Amino acid sequence: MKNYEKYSVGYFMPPVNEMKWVRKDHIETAPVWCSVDLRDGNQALIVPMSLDEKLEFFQFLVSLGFKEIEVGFPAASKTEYTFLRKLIENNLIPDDVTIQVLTQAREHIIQKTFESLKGVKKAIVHLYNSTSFAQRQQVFKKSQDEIVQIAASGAKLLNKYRETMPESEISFEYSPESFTGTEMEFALRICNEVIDIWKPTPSNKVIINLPATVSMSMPHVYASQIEYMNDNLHNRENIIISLHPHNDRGTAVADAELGLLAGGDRVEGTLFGNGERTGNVDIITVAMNMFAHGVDPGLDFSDMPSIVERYEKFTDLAVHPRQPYGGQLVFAAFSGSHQDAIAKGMAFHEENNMEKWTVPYLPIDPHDVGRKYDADVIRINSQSGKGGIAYILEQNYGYAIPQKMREEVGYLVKGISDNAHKELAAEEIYEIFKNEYINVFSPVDITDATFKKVSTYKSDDGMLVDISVTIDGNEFQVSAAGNGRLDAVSNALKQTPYAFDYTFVTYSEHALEADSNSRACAYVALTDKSGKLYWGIGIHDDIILASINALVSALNRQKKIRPLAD
Ligand SMILES: CC(=O)SCCNC(=O)CCNC(=O)[C@H](O)C(C)(C)COP(=O)(O)OP(=O)(O)OC[C@H]1O[C@@H](n2cnc3c(N)ncnc32)[C@H](O)[C@@H]1OP(=O)(O)O
Ligand SMILES: CC(C)C(=O)C(=O)O
Ligand SMILES: [Mg+2]
Repeated sequence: MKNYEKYSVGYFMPPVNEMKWVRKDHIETAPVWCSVDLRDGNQALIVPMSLDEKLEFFQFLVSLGFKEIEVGFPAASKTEYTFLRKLIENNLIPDDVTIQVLTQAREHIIQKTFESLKGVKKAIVHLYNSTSFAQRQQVFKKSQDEIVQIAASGAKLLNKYRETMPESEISFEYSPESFTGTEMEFALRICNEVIDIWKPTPSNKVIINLPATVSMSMPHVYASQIEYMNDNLHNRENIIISLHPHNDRGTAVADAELGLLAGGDRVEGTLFGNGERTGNVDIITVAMNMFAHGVDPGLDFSDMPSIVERYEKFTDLAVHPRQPYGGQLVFAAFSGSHQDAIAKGMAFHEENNMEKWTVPYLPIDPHDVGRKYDADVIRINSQSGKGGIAYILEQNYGYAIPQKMREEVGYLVKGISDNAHKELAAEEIYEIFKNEYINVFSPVDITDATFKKVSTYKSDDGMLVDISVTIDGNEFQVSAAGNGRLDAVSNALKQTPYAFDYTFVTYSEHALEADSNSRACAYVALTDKSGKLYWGIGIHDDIILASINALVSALNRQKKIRPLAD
């Protein structure tokens, strides 16, 4: 027998033929979110959180906007119990937040759970027992009737203990644990038995939580199971259907989303999907997926870098760099064509004042989760292209590199990244760019220049220049005329014994607003007889001197790449 032959589907399709959820294409309103980080998440940590960590995490969850938080399993340990007491006795639960506690259907555990809740204003008591075929057969070794009996007696005990706490607003939740491995008719029967005992009303609704305790099927099967329950639960208008998907098959988010289409009103999950085995559903992804469809999820994930940092500190788990919305690399574009499209898309959005976000390759605006375009989006390595590199230089340092120069700069920078086999930070890219092109004064350096304006009867734009220039360590004094200062300097340089061989191809300039003192930035491209281009950039407070610096830088680049004959 082959290894895979020992597996078969362990789930049960509901007895219906047509599924209505299929006809819906997106979630229109946010569900009620319940964080189970402090219970399901905490019970899956190598070292569960300490009391202080749980307290801090609780406040962190409140700050993100959670209104329902499962704070623990108070009968499980002293820390769990004391934590709950601390929350209640120190009045640490905001009025608009309801805490939830988990209990098995065993009297001493239920009793301890209610004891831990003394003095609470509002709470949800969450009762569970396993219902799946496998658990009935192997763990509990009980018939369906006997399993219903566990749930029913637990439900009755909850009624009994609630009566001892009239000062508190206690509501109930029931989970047929291992729901996805349960025959659907049986899951429905046991939930309805509990509902009939609790008798929900509009002012005291009951939560029926349908967990994919272990994810066993493709998401459409889970959705169909939810729809079946949604259509057949007793007293449906007073029931809140809750989804609790785990991620064994990597489909917890899909389970939650399709489950919401199928009638779910509430989602239990955790930040970044921490939880048993492969985890619970990642609430951040489900919520941000809604956000990306233009629906307010009612949770605040606008400062993702700090959320990641705090989560990692509390759980001692790392957020994967590719984790949707939260990972360090999820907006990063290293590859040239992606960078080019993003840079153009962003420019298009700015120029056209676009109301709706449609930038290619970025499903949401990284700013909406506290990420920065320069540090988090356009990242440079050997896969990058001219568009991305030009974007970095413009965004960070203010250089609007001429289109014709971009390709050369692109190949230069990515070549260095390729050789060094590493990503280049913006500062490193700028260093390369600066050393190659900006105010390069060696081996040619104009050390002095005196201009004299020449006016003739017909025109007054002639210029005479006397320059002192050092070339390869030799000093020359030369003079020339031109139709402007740059032209005069260029002509003077050609008078030196070096007989520079070039023609001007292009010139452009812009103000450099990198700091409060705006300086002039000039770009010059020269070409030699072979047609090869040499670029230089000049920076100066004075635009004319910036252009002369650009000329000298371009000459030096020509000399560096192709040394001139003396
Ligand atoms: C899918 C989930 O996440 S479910 C929640 C799981 N979380 C936890 O279990 C963490 C907290 N749990 C604990 O600290 C402990 O298990 C306690 C305190 C709740 C109970 O402790 P113990 O009684 O010492 O141990 P244990 O949980 O192994 O008890 C197993 C017994 O409970 C029964 N049982 C298990 N779950 C339930 C339930 N939900 N309702 C009723 N009985 C149950 C078992 O059948 C078994 O019965 P047996 O003694 O007749 O064989
Ligand atoms: C207690 C239940 C709801 C649970 O965590 C699960 O089934 O996964
Ligand atoms: Mg769970």
